[in-house]
Amino acid sequence: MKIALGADHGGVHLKETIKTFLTEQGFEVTDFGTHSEESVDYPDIAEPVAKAVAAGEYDRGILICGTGIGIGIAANKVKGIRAALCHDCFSAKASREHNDANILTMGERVIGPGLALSIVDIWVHTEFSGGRHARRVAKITNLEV
Ligand SMILES: O=C(CO)[C@H](O)[C@H](O)COP(=O)(O)O
Repeated sequence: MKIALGADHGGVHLKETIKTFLTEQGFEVTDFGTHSEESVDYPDIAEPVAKAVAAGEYDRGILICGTGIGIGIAANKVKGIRAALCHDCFSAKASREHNDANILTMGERVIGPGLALSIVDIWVHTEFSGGRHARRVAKITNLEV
């Protein structure tokens, strides 16, 4: 699985932790930055990651900022993106099974690395359930202009 990874300065450390974790598991990870604690604007990171996922260049994306909120709002502006903010394992599983989320967002200022990696592990290994959920996801797609 090819995964696009990105973070602003508020999420750069968790991004590095996730990159190591996924790479060691054999995932093909591309790091879209940022690479330091120097302040950057999270939409500037969300945009290339979201567009690359929407274009099919990557199977999924993971975006980190301080809260996970802003970078997810920005990613969801890109057609075809279903970014889900998940800070617990139940939501991470449901975001894949029910919502077919193609981007996971989290906040480095919200959760610790242990829980974050458990969430990532569940999220990358859970498939979309389809069925009634496919009908609902199709209705989300129909909302896109
Ligand atoms: O969480 C975020 C967006 O939702 C950002 O990481 C946060 O707003 C950055 O704040 P600051 O510039 O004060 O470091």
